[in-house]
Amino acid sequence: MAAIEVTGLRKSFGAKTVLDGIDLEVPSGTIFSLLGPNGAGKTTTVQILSTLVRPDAGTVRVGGHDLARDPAGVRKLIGVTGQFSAVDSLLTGEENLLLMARLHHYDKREARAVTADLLATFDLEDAAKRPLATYSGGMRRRLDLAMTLVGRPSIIFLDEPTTGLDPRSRRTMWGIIRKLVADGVTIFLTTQYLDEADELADRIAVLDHGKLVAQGTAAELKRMVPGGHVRLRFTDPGGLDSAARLFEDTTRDDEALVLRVPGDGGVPTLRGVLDRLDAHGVDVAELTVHTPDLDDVFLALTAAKGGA
Ligand SMILES: Nc1ncnc2c1ncn2[C@@H]1O[C@H](COP(=O)(O)OP(=O)(O)OP(=O)(O)O)[C@@H](O)[C@H]1O
Repeated sequence: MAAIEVTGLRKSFGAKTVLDGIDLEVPSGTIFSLLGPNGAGKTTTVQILSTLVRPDAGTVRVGGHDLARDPAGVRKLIGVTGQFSAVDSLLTGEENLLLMARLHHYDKREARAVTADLLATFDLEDAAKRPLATYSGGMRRRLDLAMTLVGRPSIIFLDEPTTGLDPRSRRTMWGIIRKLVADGVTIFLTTQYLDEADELADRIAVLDHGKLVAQGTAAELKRMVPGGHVRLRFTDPGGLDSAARLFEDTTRDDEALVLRVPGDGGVPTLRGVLDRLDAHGVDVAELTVHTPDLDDVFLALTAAKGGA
């Protein structure tokens, strides 16, 4: 079953069209990542899907509920993080969670149980009795997500969950996100980190100038752009010249004595390249393989038309 289904979604602010007909589908229990340059409309999309902003046109179903006809039904199923307004800096982490639990109508005993459980899950037990004002960025983000989970959402919108976190905190957050999905939760993630989408997302969509310019798995998107090559570096210009005559469609950098041979970087390709160089007595100083990454995809799909 699809957790999120969007057809023909449009939104303008005044004369500015932000979303110009978006179609997407997110299967239950998967991670979907929306990528796009600054101003592409990612936050607007999340705000629409989470009932905070009304679309101009299009149909949206979240957890089977029609967004226009049953926004309350949608709100019951979802959690949205990235809104630090939900937490009070003067209260401790534990007090914030207890407050949230009471807002969700847990009785006192249940509220204590769910709070203890979340503090343990998010590794916040030591910090539980400290005011939030003393928390690091990583701890705040963990608490923010813990607060969202109090309501047991089955679909969670994560708007840039790891922006500004150090590498270790990012990995901790990734682990938590993966565990949620393993437990059946659906995640709609926006991120400006392509490696994050690569690492986490089952499917990725690239938003640019109000349209989805590509959708697929990370591997599918990477196949859409050329850029895989074997990079050969030589010790002298003669070597570079000789090698350049042996292969087709190469690009060269005379200053760096580098030749790029298009190819997928697989073992047969590499063996073929080396055998050919050997057969012609050309020595190579260094060989590296470059496979396209999501950065290449992102730049190829969004850069040509200029930023927003
Ligand atoms: N309430 C509003 N009124 C007018 N324009 C708006 C409003 N909200 C968003 N916009 C405009 O819509 C465009 C998309 O904004 P949005 O915040 O959705 O982009 P984004 O992809 O999340 O960008 P970023 O990565 O910078 O957060 C921007 O040009 C923004 O200025």
